[in-house]
Amino acid sequence: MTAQILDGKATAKAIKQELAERVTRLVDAGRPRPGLATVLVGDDPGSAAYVRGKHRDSEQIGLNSIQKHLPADATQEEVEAVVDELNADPACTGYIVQLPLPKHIDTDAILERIDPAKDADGLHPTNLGRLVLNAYSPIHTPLPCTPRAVIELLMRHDLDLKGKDVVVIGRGVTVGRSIGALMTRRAINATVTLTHTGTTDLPAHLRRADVIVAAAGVAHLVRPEDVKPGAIVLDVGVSRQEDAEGGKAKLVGDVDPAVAEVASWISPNPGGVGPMTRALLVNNVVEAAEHAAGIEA
Ligand SMILES: Nc1nc2c(c(=O)[nH]1)N[C@@H](CN(C=O)c1ccc(C(=O)N[C@@H](CCC(=O)O)C(=O)O)cc1)CN2
Repeated sequence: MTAQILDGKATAKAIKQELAERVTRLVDAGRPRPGLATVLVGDDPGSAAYVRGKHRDSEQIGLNSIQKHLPADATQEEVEAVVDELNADPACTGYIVQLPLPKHIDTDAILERIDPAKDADGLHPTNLGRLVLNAYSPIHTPLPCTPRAVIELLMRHDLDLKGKDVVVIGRGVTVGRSIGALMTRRAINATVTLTHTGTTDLPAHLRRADVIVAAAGVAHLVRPEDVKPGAIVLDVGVSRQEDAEGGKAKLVGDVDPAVAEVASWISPNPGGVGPMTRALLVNNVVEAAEHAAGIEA
């Protein structure tokens, strides 16, 4: 068996075309043009590339872009001051603080300081709390982008999660912590197991999974012998492998490429969940602007 491809690049392009039309409708209705802001602390090349991608998407769909860049040695107070500034800025509809932050910064305190109504990542405790509380009837809450990206990527390939056994690898805040709350909503109805570095027998969990969401950041952690034939595999995690000869570092996903010979569907990495995460981020900003305008999509 050779797996079919969950094409995140093409799907994200289609979502962004729909979003561009929604932005045009808002502006034509006399509403202010929505704006996405990003806060980047430090010069990590990976984070800087992700932030550039977010602004590219933002411009493509017609959003205004606001970029805040602080040095790696910025203090907690300096980062908080930028957060306060964006909370008060009417040109900023939604924003994200790019993670990870430098080690000396208290990330939880920064995420908690974001105005929940402007939390484009859906990572503020109020929004995560609403996600958990609101299990049966969705209210307007920004949802975390990567978990939503995974679900949207499956839905747009007509893959239903109802009754499926989903095994998620990784308990990080951007994916693992919230994906179970989303996938176990009645409208989706999956059964989710969250595994992590403390899980005693990861291969045993993987071997019985209908769907694997690999978000550990460990290169080629998911091996073909641990995947049930016909399973759906989403490769979310990424590691950078330095080139031994000093060339450009290579991006490596959590899934061994040979898994494509066992799975029924697989998301490539790059080109899978990453572009979808960015599309769902700008989607959150458009939804926030529509909500403010009294329009529900
Ligand atoms: N505030 C946040 N920080 C981080 C998040 C997040 O959702 N919010 N997730 C990750 C990084 N991330 C978004 O910020 C992200 C990762 C990957 C991609 C992406 O499009 N990847 C491309 C490849 C890009 C490349 O070549 O470098 C792909 O998969 O095709 C977008 C966003 C951690 N931080």
